Amino acid sequence: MKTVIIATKNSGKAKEFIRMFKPYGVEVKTLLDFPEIEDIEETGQTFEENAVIKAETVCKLFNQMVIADDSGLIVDALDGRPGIYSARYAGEEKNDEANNDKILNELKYVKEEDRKARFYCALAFAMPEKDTITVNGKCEGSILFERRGTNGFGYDPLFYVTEMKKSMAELSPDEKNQISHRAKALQKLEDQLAHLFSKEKES
Ligand SMILES: O=c1[nH]c(=O)c2ncn([C@@H]3O[C@H](COP(=O)(O)OP(=O)(O)OP(=O)(O)O)[C@@H](O)[C@H]3O)c2[nH]1
Ligand SMILES: [Mg+2]
Repeated sequence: MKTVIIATKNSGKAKEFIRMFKPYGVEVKTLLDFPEIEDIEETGQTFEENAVIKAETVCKLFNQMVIADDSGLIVDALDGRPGIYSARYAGEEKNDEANNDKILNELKYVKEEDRKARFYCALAFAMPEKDTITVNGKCEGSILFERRGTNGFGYDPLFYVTEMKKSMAELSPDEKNQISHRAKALQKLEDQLAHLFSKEKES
């Protein structure tokens, strides 16, 4: 069975990737399986740059194929913030509750029609001796006035998914994996790498 390493320490992302890869018959490992690996500094200016930094760093360490995800929430009324700083928006400790409180506070006086937002995900696929591939996916929605739902992670309880008429945290894991920014990006990767990841080729 092929193994792919997902270069993430985020347990929410890790769970989603493990579930999304089930039909492919690919073994998924994440950096949560390798706690000795130190945090990789995200010094890029874009989601794509950060995804490439994470994927290529881990690919060099393991000498095998690696996918990295750099993602975040883009809020129009906040000029695109928190963007690439989504994980640490309320401080270095990466606290989801504090991040959500900060967004709610900043949008306190912003009307419903002006609360448009989207999740963005860049995936980088790195392989030894090959050029790294990047793809992206988006999910459109708006920021609620209070938390709704308990599934998912991060900003999911505050993110109303236009297409589903529910908050991201009210979706089941399978529903989120049909429509999320991450799922859309992974679908594009699958389209480009059909020879490596194909649902027919389970083994
Ligand atoms: O509600 C959410 N649903 C999502 O589906 C989602 N995807 C991303 N995010 C937010 O964006 C940050 C990523 O930052 P990020 O890509 O640097 O990841 P991270 O630092 O958490 O882990 P790593 O993968 O770098 O190890 C995360 O922490 C979250 O705050 C999401 N929030
Ligand atoms: Mg990060």
